[in-house]
Amino acid sequence: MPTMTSVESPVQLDAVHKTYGSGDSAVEALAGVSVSFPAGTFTAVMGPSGSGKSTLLHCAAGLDKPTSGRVTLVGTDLKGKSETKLTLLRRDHVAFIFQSFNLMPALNVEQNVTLPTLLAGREPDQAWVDQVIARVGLSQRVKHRPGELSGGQQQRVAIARALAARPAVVFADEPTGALDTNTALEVLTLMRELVSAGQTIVMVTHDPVAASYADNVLFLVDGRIVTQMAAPGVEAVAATLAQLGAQAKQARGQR
Ligand SMILES: Nc1ncnc2c1ncn2[C@@H]1O[C@H](COP(=O)(O)OP(=O)(O)OP(=O)(O)O)[C@@H](O)[C@H]1O
Repeated sequence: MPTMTSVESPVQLDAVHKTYGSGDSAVEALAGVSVSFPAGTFTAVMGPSGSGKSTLLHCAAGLDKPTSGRVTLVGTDLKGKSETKLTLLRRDHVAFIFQSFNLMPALNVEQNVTLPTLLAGREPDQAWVDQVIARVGLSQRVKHRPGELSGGQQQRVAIARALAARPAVVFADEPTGALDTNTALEVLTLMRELVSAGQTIVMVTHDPVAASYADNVLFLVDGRIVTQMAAPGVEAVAATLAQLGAQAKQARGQR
């Protein structure tokens, strides 16, 4: 099974709406999002709390179903696909770096990192696995189990695991949130290298420094993409976020 795909935009959303609940308690988390993430690009998704960032990521990855609209992942329209089909699609093409690490407690660092590759029926590339583990600073911990690691170290295992199988698409939700500054920058640099090699990364972050490593930033407010920024600089991202946060607060005050 090839780990890369020739699909030009491996992730595409067309007029995606997502409403949680119904009636008076309905929450429109995504209010018509259309966006495509071209192969070999690194996109950051930012916006005030509750603006729909995680929902966008979950719908794009087929972990959550849109109420309406279309999601296409590595050339496959996700509509009507069975859980089994979605699982296989993700297993072969997608990796996740989420806030909850989902590491296997009985496996050591190296075994956790190579598990997705083995589950996909492929032989891990040991040199690459060693390199990825070294880049996240865990070479001295390869035989340790998650329970013997700090929260930040566990996050780094999750990142190494996501990168080791060289998936076409990496979805990351605050991947550097629990890391110290140096490790965070090392991880972001590694993510940039993956993008240069053709992988596509979609990352939710609140951190303008992390966003500055992306090619493009999408800003969400109330489930809509309100603006985008190419070649984002830290200051410009922070200023836009502050402005959107103030607008969102003002709008809430008026409701
Ligand atoms: N399972 C759910 N059931 C009901 N409402 C939900 C559910 N998940 C999310 N929401 C609501 O949908 C909206 C968008 O949530 P989402 O988690 O996507 O926002 P976010 O931008 O990722 O927020 P944060 O930055 O705080 O993590 C919020 O109003 C949230 O309360």
